[in-house]
Amino acid sequence: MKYISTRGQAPALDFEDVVLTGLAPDGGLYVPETLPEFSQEEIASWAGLSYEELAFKIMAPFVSGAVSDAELKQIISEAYSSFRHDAIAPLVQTAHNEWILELFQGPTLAFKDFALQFLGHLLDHLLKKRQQKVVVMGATSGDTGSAAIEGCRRCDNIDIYILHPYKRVSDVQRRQMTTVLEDNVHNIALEGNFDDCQNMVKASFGDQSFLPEDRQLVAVNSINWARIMAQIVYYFYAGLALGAPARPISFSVPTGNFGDIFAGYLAKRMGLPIDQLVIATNSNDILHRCLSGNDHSKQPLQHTLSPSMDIMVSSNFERMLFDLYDRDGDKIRGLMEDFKSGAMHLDESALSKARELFSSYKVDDDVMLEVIRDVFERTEYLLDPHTAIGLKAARETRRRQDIPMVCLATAHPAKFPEAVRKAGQDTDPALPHHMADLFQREERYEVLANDIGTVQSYIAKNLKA
Ligand SMILES: Cc1ncc(COP(=O)(O)O)c(C=O)c1O
Ligand SMILES: N[C@@H](CCOP(=O)(O)O)C(=O)O
Repeated sequence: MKYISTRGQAPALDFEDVVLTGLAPDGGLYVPETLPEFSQEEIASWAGLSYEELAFKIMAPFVSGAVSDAELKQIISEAYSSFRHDAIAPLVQTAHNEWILELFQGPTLAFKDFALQFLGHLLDHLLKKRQQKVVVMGATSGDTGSAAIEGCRRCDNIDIYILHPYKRVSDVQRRQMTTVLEDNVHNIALEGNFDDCQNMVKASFGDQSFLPEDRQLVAVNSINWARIMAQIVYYFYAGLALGAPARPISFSVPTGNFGDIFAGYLAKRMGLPIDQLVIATNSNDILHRCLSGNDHSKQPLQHTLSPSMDIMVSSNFERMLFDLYDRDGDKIRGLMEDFKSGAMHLDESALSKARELFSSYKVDDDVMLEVIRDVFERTEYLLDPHTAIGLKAARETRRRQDIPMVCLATAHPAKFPEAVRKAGQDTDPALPHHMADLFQREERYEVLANDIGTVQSYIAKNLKA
């Protein structure tokens, strides 16, 4: 399997090299040259497989021999051994034909663990084999950071640097990152917002001259293809549990960087009969504006009670555009140039294809709080703010009541006590046992100016691995 850039001007890479990089040299994102497709019979034969067994079936064609089958199985088994629920991704019913897919049973309580536990073990395996040291650089609006740190903290060949927006993540999210004191783990609180963090990471991939010659950057954000690949699995897992492929399934996905829902779109192309894919946004609604009114323009970033989705520049939308424009890299380069100056407009054909594939809906803080309150009153199930946005969007856009609607629960409510209290809870949701002393742990992080030179010299100076 080869991987090509969405901007059409970078050499194709194999799986191992695509995992050990981030952005393509032409600024694009890597995607598989062709997608594996599974027949309905094959998908039906997977009913009853464990999460780990299914993960192997789905990921093996992408890995295409870069690690042996036995090694891949071992990496998968290690990745999901840290989850707190035997089902790995359990389903909970909230209403008739409406389900919550709990993706927060991993060590850092967000869906990011699905891909980042896997990626951490995969990187460890590849780097040991190659006897190579790398620098991991990532941007986080709160959840990717801790999941990436948890995935990489024990890898001797990795120095990991995570940039989070200073004072813009919840206290739980910050402490999940900054209380990890291994000396290869470095937390930077950037005086800027998430988009600034993400821009800095992307720009650093373009010019890595700040690193010693024997080091290269590796991404842990969803620009890394392995992230997306691992996230495809839970769409199949939920689908099979609810009767696919004999029965179609719909999904609602709280969306920011478009990685999670892009994985859902790929699951559909690979053969899972998905009826609706709902893009649920908070007030940072660029994707909803694009779908509903062809307005893909940058607006000032708003700080909401669902901070992990406070994202304006949605990286993986570029991967989607690549398909909407029949994989024409020249077109994508043009669109991304337009967007750099403030806005891009999709042509009619691309827009109508996007509207066939996705529904979209925006939920502001007040409505989100009302949803948490209402669902708790009816069912005693406590949603996190991101999940509540997904549930509301599902209810507002749903076309068919007879098709199961699965709402992705992307985080545990204990990560967002402020929102939960505002929704009427008088006690904070309890952190799981392994995090019970989080607020007593020592913290370590560096506050840095929103300046790429400052950040890059901090990275170069502090390499440990
Ligand atoms: C809790 C939570 N929900 C939803 C999202 C949005 O997911 P994506 O960026 O893949 O669209 C994120 C961050 O990415 C998140 O941390
Ligand atoms: N919401 C994310 C933002 C980064 O997204 P990613 O999926 O590209 O890593 C976060 O919590 O950090």
